[in-house]
Amino acid sequence: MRIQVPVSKPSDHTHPPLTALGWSSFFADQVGRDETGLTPLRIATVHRSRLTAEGASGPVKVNLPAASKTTDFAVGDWVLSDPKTLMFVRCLDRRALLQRKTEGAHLPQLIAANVDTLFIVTSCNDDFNAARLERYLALANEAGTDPVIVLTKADQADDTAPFVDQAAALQRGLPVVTLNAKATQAADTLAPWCGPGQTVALVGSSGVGKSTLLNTLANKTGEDVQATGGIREDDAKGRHTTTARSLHTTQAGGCVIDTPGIRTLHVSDLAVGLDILFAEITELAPECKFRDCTHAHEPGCAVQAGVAAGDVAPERLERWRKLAEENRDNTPTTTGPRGNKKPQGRRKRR
Ligand SMILES: Nc1nc2c(ncn2[C@@H]2O[C@H](COP(=O)(O)OP(=O)(O)OP(=O)(O)O)[C@@H](O)[C@H]2O)c(=O)[nH]1
Ligand SMILES: [Zn+2]
Repeated sequence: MRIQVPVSKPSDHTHPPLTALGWSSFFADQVGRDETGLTPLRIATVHRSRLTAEGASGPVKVNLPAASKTTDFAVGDWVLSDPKTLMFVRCLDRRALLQRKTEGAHLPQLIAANVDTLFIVTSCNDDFNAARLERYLALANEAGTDPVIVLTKADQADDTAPFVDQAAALQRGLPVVTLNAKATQAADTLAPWCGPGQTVALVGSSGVGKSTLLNTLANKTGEDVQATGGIREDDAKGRHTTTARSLHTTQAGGCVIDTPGIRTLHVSDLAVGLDILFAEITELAPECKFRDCTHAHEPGCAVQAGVAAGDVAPERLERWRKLAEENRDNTPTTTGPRGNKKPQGRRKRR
């Protein structure tokens, strides 16, 4: 969508109230007594040299001091600004932050902030990949955002049940829905997470229907519509039509953030993210004989015993191992309370 950026702020009362943009006591409580005259704005798009935001008076361009970098901001951030000049004053603390490290980059890329629910979108076709979905789940868990698996293109599948079963097995208590992103009923299916003041974000590969869903949720038509692209018939891969993140208000009185398709999601700096994702392994690990058990070949391994007993799926253990190793390799030793150094010798628990 092209966000219209008026030079002066219109005082059109058809614009959504701040609460529909996700404003809550969590943010209001951060506003100091000397800051009550400032204007709260929610960041809608982040460009290289430009930020746009939604506020009580509609969409605006945020003015940044020369020293500020737009890369410090995430779509979904709440900022305080000068009411006259719309000059940025400060960013409010985030309730949740989705972020990822990209290859070669020093600092993480900020995907979206203050997101209540992460819609992890995949399709009932060859796009479905358990290992990739687990990466997104780890990201959501770590950020403190509730994940939901959204299976699109249900209208094109003979049987959606195998997709639903596989998705539900990825994490305990994980909600899974199937829908046709192009149908208006999709908004009803997703309504439990899209109520007034709620913020959802859409992630997934290119071509799974994120922009289509956004258009359905925000009921976008004509000029406003988010561009969607076809997919290649042979491998269901999309064409990376969406190139930037953006925040939009929904019909139901909340917000939705669209993100470009991610080619490869590498993991790093995960702690609880993996523990929640692989709860069946996390729960057994304290019973292992060695505290730093890799659950591969050690004697007295409770996780291997779990595999033998049929309580842990061997392919889950294998994927846990891969993700845990990647996470260790990508996480600097200085992060985290105990650092990330590989232990020198084997420490016995008892
Ligand atoms: N039949 C059917 N087609 C769908 C569905 N969801 C998406 N499509 C089609 O799939 C194609 C890709 O959809 P997009 O919404 O552009 O996918 P995207 O995830 O936004 O892709 P990027 O912008 O590249 O990240 C479009 O032609 C959509 O019309 C669905 O549930 N059913
Ligand atoms: Zn073990």
